[in-house]
Amino acid sequence: MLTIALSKGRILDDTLPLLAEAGIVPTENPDKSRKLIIPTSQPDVRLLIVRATDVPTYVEHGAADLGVAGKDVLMEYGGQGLYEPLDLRIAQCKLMTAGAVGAVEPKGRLRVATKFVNVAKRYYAEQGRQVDIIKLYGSMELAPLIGLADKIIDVVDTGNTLRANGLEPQEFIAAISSRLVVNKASMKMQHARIQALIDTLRQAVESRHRG
Ligand SMILES: Nc1ncnc2c1ncn2[C@@H]1O[C@H](COP(=O)(O)OP(=O)(O)OP(=O)(O)O)[C@@H](O)[C@H]1O
Ligand SMILES: O=P(O)(O)OC[C@H]1O[C@H](OP(=O)(O)OP(=O)(O)O)[C@H](O)[C@@H]1O
Repeated sequence: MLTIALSKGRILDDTLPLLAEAGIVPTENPDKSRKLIIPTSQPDVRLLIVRATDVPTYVEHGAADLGVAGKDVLMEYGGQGLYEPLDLRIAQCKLMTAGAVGAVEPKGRLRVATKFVNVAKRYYAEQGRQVDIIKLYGSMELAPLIGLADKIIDVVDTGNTLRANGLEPQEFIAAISSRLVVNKASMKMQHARIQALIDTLRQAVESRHRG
């Protein structure tokens, strides 16, 4: 059995067409189903529906052989516990700092609200800058508006969410897209099968971006 961990929403929506090119089609619509384990057209391939931030955990521990996770999530998760063989070039965005339009930097320590605590620590440590990091789980854009923080670190695509809240993108941290991740033991034990799937997905990604 090959088990693939995916999160509902944009990753699922963008990954299903790629899996279809490898002949893997869920037997029911995962967006509509309440099931968390979804069989596919291939009897020995199943999908696990998990939270986006949980994908690396399932794959590193071997509860899933493969998964699809945003580079932001992988940067935050850290470690060397996963193979990351393929950039699927889906769910593209940027990891940025952002703050209120026209705000001046505080004289004292900067307060940064984010769900990407490890990324934030690394980013400011590289700059030799002392900051207070405030962990949030969502609605980060609120923090500067309400005086909880001076800045946020979040993913930005169109910038609409920032604009709608009187914020502006500031420093670029990283280009983000979703990656195929593979459990290290699975890669050894089921090498031919997983490598064949990686090759098919790579061709699907390349043909999609060719013209
Ligand atoms: N607006 C966006 N445009 C393009 N890609 C995005 C955007 N927002 C997030 N992403 C990417 O898609 C991935 C999945 O995002 P999604 O919104 O589905 O989950 P989430 O809300 O981050 O996770 P959770 O379910 O744990 O709250 C993110 O990790 C990021 O890489
Ligand atoms: O720059 P933008 O295009 O506004 O995208 C950025 C927003 O997208 C993400 O949220 P969410 O997953 O809610 O995104 P969605 O609103 O696109 O579903 C992210 O947390 C930002 O708030």
